[in-house]
Amino acid sequence: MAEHADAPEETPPGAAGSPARTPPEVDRVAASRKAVAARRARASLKRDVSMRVIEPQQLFERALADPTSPAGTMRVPEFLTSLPAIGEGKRDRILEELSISPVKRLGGLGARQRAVLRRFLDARFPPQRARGGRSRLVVLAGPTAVGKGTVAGYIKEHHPEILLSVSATTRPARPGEIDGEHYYFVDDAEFDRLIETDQLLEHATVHNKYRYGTPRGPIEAALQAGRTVLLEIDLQGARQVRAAEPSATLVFLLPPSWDELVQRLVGRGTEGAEERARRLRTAKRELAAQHEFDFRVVNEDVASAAREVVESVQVPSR
Ligand SMILES: Nc1ncnc2c1ncn2[C@@H]1O[C@H](COP(=O)(O)OP(=O)(O)OP(=O)(O)O)[C@@H](O)[C@H]1O
Ligand SMILES: Nc1nc2c(ncn2[C@@H]2O[C@H](COP(=O)(O)O)[C@@H](O)[C@H]2O)c(=O)[nH]1
Repeated sequence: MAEHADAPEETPPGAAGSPARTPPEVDRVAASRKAVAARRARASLKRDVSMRVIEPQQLFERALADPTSPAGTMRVPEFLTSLPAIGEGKRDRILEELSISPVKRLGGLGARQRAVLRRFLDARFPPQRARGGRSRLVVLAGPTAVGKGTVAGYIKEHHPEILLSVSATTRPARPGEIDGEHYYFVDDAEFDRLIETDQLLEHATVHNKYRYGTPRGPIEAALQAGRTVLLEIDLQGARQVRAAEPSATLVFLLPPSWDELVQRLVGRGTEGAEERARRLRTAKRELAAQHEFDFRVVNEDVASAAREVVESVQVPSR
């Protein structure tokens, strides 16, 4: 039989239709809890792929590595509809083109099916390539609360040779923030003056609220002195820097999962519910633009993420 003409998945022992024993109540409760946990884990993974926190290829490789994992037990149609821009109609056409039955789970695909699905994913979501000839001007961007400030702070502490740019902003200082160290806190008139006198390399209104900008002078001086310069800015700023300085190295910081991102934002406790919702809407748009960057770094652990960011300037183009 051709591989795509999959038989329905085997009925597990003891399932409806088989003459096996009825499990005791305690087993059934445990089994039902396990099933709920597995469904939740799969839903969370699908959210990560649809929010582009993880690449479809990563989920697929996890499924192949462990067919009993949440990724491995995900049905292929569920996986496909979690991918950006694939609805139910497109999903069915893809399944037919790839000759994969809708009852199949990712972890249970045969060799031919794995190969065609991998080819499909690589064509639709091409692996990222860093551009050549990149400079020591490093832009670190990423969604709200992913840990850009934390990673940048770690780099500042452990790599005094790197200049961490201090931005100007019209946002009021948070408790503990120091003028000139965390930001230059300025009013709208002063921010306008900085723009008019061409003192900002880039500037943007972030989360539709306050204005932020990167002072040009200290960066030019540090680059001329041969130092690496790190800008921790938003997506609009990253695009402006790339337009002004095409050789800049662009690094996108990712959370380990969407749920973790939300937890970090809530856990930081610096924004109310309305502002958090606003920031998460921006986060979704920013995550969708990560392919514009040279590198993607997952901030699971601050020290490792910081190391990857620092090393990005040394990584040769692929
Ligand atoms: N690797 C990590 N593991 C766990 N928590 C982290 C990690 N990195 C940062 N955090 C925490 O996540 C929260 C958000 O971090 P941070 O303020 O640095 O984010 P950000 O990307 O600069 O946010 P924003 O863009 O909104 O200013 C903080 O409470 C920080 O302590
Ligand atoms: N375009 C720019 N974005 C900047 C700059 N400095 C910081 N930022 C970004 O703003 C948000 C919000 O920061 P917060 O301190 O209010 O939480 C965050 O994404 C920063 O990366 C800048 O100079 N230009």
